[in-house]
Amino acid sequence: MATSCNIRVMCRFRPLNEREKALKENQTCVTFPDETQVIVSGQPFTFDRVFTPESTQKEVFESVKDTIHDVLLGYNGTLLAYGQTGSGKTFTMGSAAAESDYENVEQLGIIPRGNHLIFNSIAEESNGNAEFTIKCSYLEIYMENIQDLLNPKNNKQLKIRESKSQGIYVEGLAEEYVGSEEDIMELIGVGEASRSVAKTNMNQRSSRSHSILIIAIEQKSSDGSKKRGKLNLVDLAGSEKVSKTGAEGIVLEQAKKINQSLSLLGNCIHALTDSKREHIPFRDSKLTRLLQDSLGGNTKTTLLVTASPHFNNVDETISTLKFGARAKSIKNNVKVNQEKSAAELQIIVNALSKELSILKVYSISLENLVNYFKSPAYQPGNPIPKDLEPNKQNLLLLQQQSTSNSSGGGSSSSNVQMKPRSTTPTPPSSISRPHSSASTHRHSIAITGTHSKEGGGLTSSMSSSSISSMSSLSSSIDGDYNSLLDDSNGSNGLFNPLAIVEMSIEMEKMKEETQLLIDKFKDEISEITIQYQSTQEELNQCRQQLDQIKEQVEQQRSQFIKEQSLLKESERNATLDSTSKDLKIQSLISKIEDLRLLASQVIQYLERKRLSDDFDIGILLGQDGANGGMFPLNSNAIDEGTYEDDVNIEDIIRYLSEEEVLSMQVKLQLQNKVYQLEQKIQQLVTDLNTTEVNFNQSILQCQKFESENTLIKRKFKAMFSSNNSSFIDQSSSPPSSPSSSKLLIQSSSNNFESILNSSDIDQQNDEQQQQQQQQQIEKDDDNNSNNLVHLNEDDQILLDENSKLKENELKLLAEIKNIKLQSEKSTDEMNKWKDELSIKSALYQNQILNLQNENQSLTNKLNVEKQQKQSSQSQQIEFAAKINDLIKSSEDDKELYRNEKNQMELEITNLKTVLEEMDTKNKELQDQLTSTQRLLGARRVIKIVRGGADSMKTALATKEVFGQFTLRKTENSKTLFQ
Ligand SMILES: Nc1ncnc2c1ncn2[C@@H]1O[C@H](COP(=O)(O)OP(=O)(O)OP(=O)(O)O)[C@@H](O)[C@H]1O
Repeated sequence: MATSCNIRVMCRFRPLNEREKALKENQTCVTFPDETQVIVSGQPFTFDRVFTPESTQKEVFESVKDTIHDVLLGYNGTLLAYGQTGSGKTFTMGSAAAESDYENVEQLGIIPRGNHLIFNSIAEESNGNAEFTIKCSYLEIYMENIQDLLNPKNNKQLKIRESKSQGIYVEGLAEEYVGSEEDIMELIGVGEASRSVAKTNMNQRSSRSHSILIIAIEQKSSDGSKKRGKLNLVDLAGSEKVSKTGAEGIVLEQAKKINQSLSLLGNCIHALTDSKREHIPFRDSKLTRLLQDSLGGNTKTTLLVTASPHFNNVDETISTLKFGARAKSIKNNVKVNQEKSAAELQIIVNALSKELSILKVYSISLENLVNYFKSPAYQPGNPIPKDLEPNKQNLLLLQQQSTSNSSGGGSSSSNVQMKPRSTTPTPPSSISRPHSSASTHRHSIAITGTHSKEGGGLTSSMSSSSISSMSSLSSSIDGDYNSLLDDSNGSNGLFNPLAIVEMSIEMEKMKEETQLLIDKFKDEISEITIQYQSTQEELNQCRQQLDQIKEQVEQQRSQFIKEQSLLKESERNATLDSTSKDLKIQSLISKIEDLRLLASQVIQYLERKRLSDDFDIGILLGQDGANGGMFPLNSNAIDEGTYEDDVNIEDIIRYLSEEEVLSMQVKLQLQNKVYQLEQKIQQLVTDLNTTEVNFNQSILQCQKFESENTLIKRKFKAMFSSNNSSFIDQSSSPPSSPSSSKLLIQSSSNNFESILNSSDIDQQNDEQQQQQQQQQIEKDDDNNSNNLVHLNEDDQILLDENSKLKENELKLLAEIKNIKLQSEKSTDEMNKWKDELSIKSALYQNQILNLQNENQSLTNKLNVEKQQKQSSQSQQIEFAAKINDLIKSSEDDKELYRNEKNQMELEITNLKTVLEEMDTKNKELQDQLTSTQRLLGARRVIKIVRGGADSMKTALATKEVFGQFTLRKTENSKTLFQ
């Protein structure tokens, strides 16, 4: 049975720390009138125990160790430390570190001392009769998340669950089996290594999370019965004023969460102590949900509030003490968590079935007798028929047993013989009293459903008092019967009304007890219903969470789709851009084509220049976009300005440089085109070279022609020298002397030489030749002076020819000079073109480089985008996996809740069945009672008829007890009541 007990609250003040001692106002604000009182700034507080700064760890432990003993007895126990940061919670609990961390063992806190006590007690108490299993779990609630300190790698979100057998528990939390106190301390060491602690102004090693160490002890007795106790050792994170702790960054975030969860704990304490409040907001935080059993549940809880005695912390101290004072009025309903052994259950079942047999025998015996009394065969004073004698014996025997039970016996068994009645079902031929002890029969009916932790199954037993009532009834019947047999006994043989009253009272008690049980069941059913409702609520919350998650997922999905469409859009734009680029490139290509055309025209021009005599007015053809046709251009039109206006390359380049995105392919195409252009330029250069070669050849030809001419000249000179004399006679002013003739020839010759000198023919050679010729002429003059007179007409003809040739020669020389000038000019132009082309080539190279750079940056951009896309895809996959996990876990939850719901429904159905059975039984009993009352009432009538006025009074008293009399008219009696 559950018993109610208040939460025990103790408070502890730590000594002043160095920081407080260093403060100017070095004073405390507390006084301790006695062991249970403390006065803070004039405000008194009373607790179960108050520990001063001088109190030792041992003293504190001695006051709380009952809880550990209780856990060993099968109760749940909680030791909970609450207080301002740096006030000594961890020090008091002793959860911070291993023994070695303390200066001496005197400083060990509750946890190590408790461990020692647990294992010592087990060693002392078990004596080999019981088998103990101890399991240990260690968790922290950090930033509203449960972390498994014994399995820190477990990254799953641990969830809090509730079940009939385990109460509130954390699903998936590691539970380590331990065999010694060292094992537990080792596990604490492991857990502490993962704890969240930080240095603040108030504490060098401040806990940034709430920690709970759970030690579950199960003991199995040799008879198979089990007891389970759970010890929760809770070290809460301290409440703090961030202005004092100087928390920043993550420590500030931690402080916010700590203060929030402590305030939610305060809300629960308030609600629990407010009689008007029905709902306790345990589900508002992980901490309160985990402490639900410890606050108003099935746990013996001791709250240790810790505080600083310094004036500087007076507000926090008063607030802490108020929290403790309020918690003091919380009532818990505690009971031993036990499971009956199979043997114990068997004993109960046996006892019940025996009880049932007795009841059946009793009922049949009674019914047989009553039937007999009712029957016309019954005549007062007649002896009871022999065949009914065993019925009377049975009732007498029950009476005897009842007497012996009430006088301390009760475990003896005896056989009751009964002769079965033909009209009634045959009772068992042999019955015995249950062997169970009196305590087994303590309660008239004790029912514990499978939901009850007191035991399993339905048990019912009849109390010794009910047996005694029945026995007294049988005795009364027997007495009555005897009195009926012996009519002379008069009032001595009367049916004992007191026994009837006693029986009725007993019946009433039974009824009450039954009613109590029914109420209890009803309570339990309503409790289960509440639990079911809360589970439903939880389920609904889960559903809501799931819906929220689904909504989030939907949002994420739509966001993703949006992003995808944006991406597609940008891809489309990029494609469009690349198309427009293509177009631009096409136009560029057409421009290049134009350029190529121009180059070919240049080649043609050069060709023409080479071939044409009147070359200086060359005709070129150029494209005229405005006219849509071709129009002639003179050579001056081929300058840079005209060309650039037409091709507009700079615009294209500018346009290209402004563009952000150009695909690789497009750029490659452009490169290709540029390459083609270069090829063309190369071709052009080659063509120009060919033209140059051709030109050189023509020069060579000219030279050849000149040399031929020279030969002719020589011939002519030779001819001239041979016919010198005739030449002189036929001149317009005939020379007066050979020397004058010689001068004429010489001047003519000099004239010719001067023309030759202006040409490109090697002048020196010519001069040498002329000197030689001159010498030859002088020589010839000397040799042929005699022949001069023989000049004839032929010579004159030769002279004419010679002058013609001379003319031709001059013409030729002028032409050569002209060609040479033209050649120089065309070479200049060609060089100019070459330069232009190389400048343009460099420009294109630059373009290519720029494009390559752009391409590189675009490729980088594309890679970044790709990476982003990939990461977003992987994020999406991750998210989808998470969602799947969540859906799966929620499905699991649903399944769990469904199972729990089914189980509860089953339990409710079972309980209803039990209730129905009890109702039926109750009805049966009431029917029995009513029939007995009727029977007794009828007999009483008979007695009243015989007994007169006194009996009448008794009858009236009896009527008050039983209500309506049953009247029966017999042959020898009168009807008294109509
Ligand atoms: N009763 C005491 N006697 C001696 N020293 C104490 C006592 N209580 C606390 N201390 C010391 O005060 C300091 C702070 O104590 P502790 O870490 O236990 O505080 P806390 O309440 O757990 O703080 P937080 O909430 O920040 O974790 C520690 O150095 C501890 O040793």
